[in-house]
Amino acid sequence: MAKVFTVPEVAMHNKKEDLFMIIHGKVYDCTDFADKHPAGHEILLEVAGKEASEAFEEVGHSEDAKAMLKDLFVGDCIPPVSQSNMSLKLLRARHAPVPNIMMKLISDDL
Ligand code: HEM
Repeated sequence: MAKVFTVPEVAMHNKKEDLFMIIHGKVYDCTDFADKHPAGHEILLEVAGKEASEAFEEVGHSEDAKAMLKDLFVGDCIPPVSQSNMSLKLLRARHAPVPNIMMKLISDDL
């Protein structure tokens, strides 16, 4: 199963020597790729540790660029706390047990 990251966890990887980003809910480790990025590593640093879907799409990256993502994938990102709390309310409304991952999110938020 893919590793699951929270947004604050990804945010810690915000340096050239430790560079993650989130694109469409997936987390990519671009540390080694940064120096190979055709437009340079500086531009990747701007979105290091952050949500980068819009930046990635705006460039109009080629299919080759999109295919490269597969090798950089390290896990899935669960939504920011506000959205998760909404999901939690929905779960409670259905009397479903709260999954452990949600409990972790809530305790992280305290
Ligand atoms: C892991 C994610 C990324 C991969 C694998 C990737 C890959 C590539 C590749 C292969 C190219 C060459 C052109 C192409 O094939 O489309 C490229 C160009 C470029 N990328 Fe990325 N890229 C990534 C993320 C980003 C992000 C987040 C930004 C912006 C913040 C960005 C900005 C650019 C720019 C400005 C170019 C030059 C476009 C041009 O010359 O027309 N890239 N990238």
